[in-house]
Amino acid sequence: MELVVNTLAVARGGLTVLEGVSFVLAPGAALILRGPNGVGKTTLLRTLAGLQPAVAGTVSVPPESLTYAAHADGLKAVLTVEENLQFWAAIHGVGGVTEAMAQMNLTDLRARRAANLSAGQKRRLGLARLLVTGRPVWVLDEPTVSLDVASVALFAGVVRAHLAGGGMALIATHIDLGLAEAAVLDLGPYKAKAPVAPGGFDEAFT
Ligand SMILES: Nc1ncnc2c1ncn2[C@@H]1O[C@H](COP(=O)(O)OP(=O)(O)OP(=O)(O)O)[C@@H](O)[C@H]1O
Repeated sequence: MELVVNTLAVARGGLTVLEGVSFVLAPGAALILRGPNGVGKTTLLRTLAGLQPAVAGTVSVPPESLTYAAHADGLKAVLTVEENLQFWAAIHGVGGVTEAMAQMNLTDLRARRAANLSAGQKRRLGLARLLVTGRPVWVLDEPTVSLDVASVALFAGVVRAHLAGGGMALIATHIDLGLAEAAVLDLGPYKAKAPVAPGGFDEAFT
């Protein structure tokens, strides 16, 4: 299964922010999305994740093939680390909780409530959730926020293992994740043109 995005246009707050976005992601491949603040990276990822409709264009795979890690970690504060992962594993009908904790260096924190984790530990738990979804396409919005250098390297290894298993990853990030094998797509050229008043901008304001 390939992820084929074809001439996609996406909007936020009623305004089209990106248009004509096209790319193909093959099994085992990662794509890094780059672009300045506000260009529309989050909006594009939300659209691919099925959280909002596209303005135009097509996405070849259904949202059920994707799992989305947003800025917020979406943790259940009163549940422990292990219970959070068991919750997500049960929803997706897969196992692997013990392995997910080991991979994201959470085993020693397994009995701690999510509310009592540090910001970086919460982020590690939010990312461990990806491992218990069983979904092939990881859609990641600034996944390394709050992570220290060692945790960034740990997570890059987790992504690499996912790719080696035939998975795919689409990652919006401002930092270098160290995934040298990933392709990079600069979204700047896809910025939607500002709407022009009928008769031209100048005439409309004279
Ligand atoms: N809830 C909202 N309502 C209206 N407009 C919004 C909303 N959220 C974001 N925007 C606007 O939509 C545009 C795209 O925002 P988006 O968050 O997708 O950018 P981004 O590339 O992810 O930025 P960053 O690098 O800062 O995270 C921006 O101009 C932003 O101001």
